[in-house]
Amino acid sequence: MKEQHKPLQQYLAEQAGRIEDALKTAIPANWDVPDKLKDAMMYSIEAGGKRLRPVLVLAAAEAVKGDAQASACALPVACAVEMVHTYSLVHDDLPAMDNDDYRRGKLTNHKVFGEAMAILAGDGLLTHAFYVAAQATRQHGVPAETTLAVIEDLARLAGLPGMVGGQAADVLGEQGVTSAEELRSIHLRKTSALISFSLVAGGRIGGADDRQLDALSLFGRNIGLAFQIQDDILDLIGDEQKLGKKVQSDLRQNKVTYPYLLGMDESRKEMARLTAEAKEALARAGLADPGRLLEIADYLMGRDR
Ligand SMILES: CC(C)=CCC/C(C)=C/COP(=O)(O)OP(=O)(O)O
Ligand SMILES: C=C(C)CCOP(=O)(O)OP(=O)(O)O
Repeated sequence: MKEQHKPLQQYLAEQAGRIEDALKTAIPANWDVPDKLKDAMMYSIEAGGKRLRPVLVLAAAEAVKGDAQASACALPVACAVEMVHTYSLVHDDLPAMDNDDYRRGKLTNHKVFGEAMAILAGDGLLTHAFYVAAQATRQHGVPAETTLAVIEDLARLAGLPGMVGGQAADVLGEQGVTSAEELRSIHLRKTSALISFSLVAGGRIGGADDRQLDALSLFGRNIGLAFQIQDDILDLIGDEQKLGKKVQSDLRQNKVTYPYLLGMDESRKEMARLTAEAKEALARAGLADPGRLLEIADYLMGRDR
């Protein structure tokens, strides 16, 4: 039976398992690092989460090649994006930002390790991610040119015109956002950029051409926006146990969200529209096997955590 034909839940669980195994050994054991810092970093990494972004790296590499084995050399980059994402959550939860107490079903990093160590754990995850990404070439034979392009994309899309810039716009805008256009611009940077990165990085490692990379990027932008709208909806009506974080956090902070601006029905319609547009772009890209990515797009729309 071809790998692609496994049920989606089994596929997601197996990919998450591969990523989690690799993350366990991401910090070289012979480095002189304070135990407390390592513990704080690994606490948030091992707390779980859906591992969406790293799974997208692996799934995109497989989709381009049409081969389930194609993702082995993408594993370092998958780990790197999960480290960047986890740092962003650790910092997002800090008292100076969202001031949240629970994340991934556990107390937030600063609640357990204190604010100074949580900030440093985030810093450690972010910087170490680039070391880990470089291992795609060092240990897995990915051409240096490809890894360079991936690292450049990561610095850009997790950085100033991407996630960091988007988070800054979010913090600065907070109650002042009045249009869906403004909100879309924030979400594109804060959330979509890293999701789009994941797909393009997997595509690059799988050997995608420019047209396919553009399609993967557009697919990522749109499912990223849909993902953030669903996150905002779940913040209003989701189940705390399943989500592993407190609901109504946006309301407590008076955050302007899609459901707040457009209402629940319009938000759901927008999600469906974005997902359909994403799938169309991908289906036209001539990937060897886009099926799994198309399936993930549908799954994300119906997710409850
Ligand atoms: C540079 C930094 C710190 C970036 C954070 C980016 C980010 C997507 C945070 C979570 O968003 P959210 O607050 O909408 O989600 P949640 O509901 O999970 O807190
Ligand atoms: C961008 C958003 C909405 C922050 C949470 O991301 P995830 O919902 O992917 O968080 P984890 O599963 O990784 O914990």
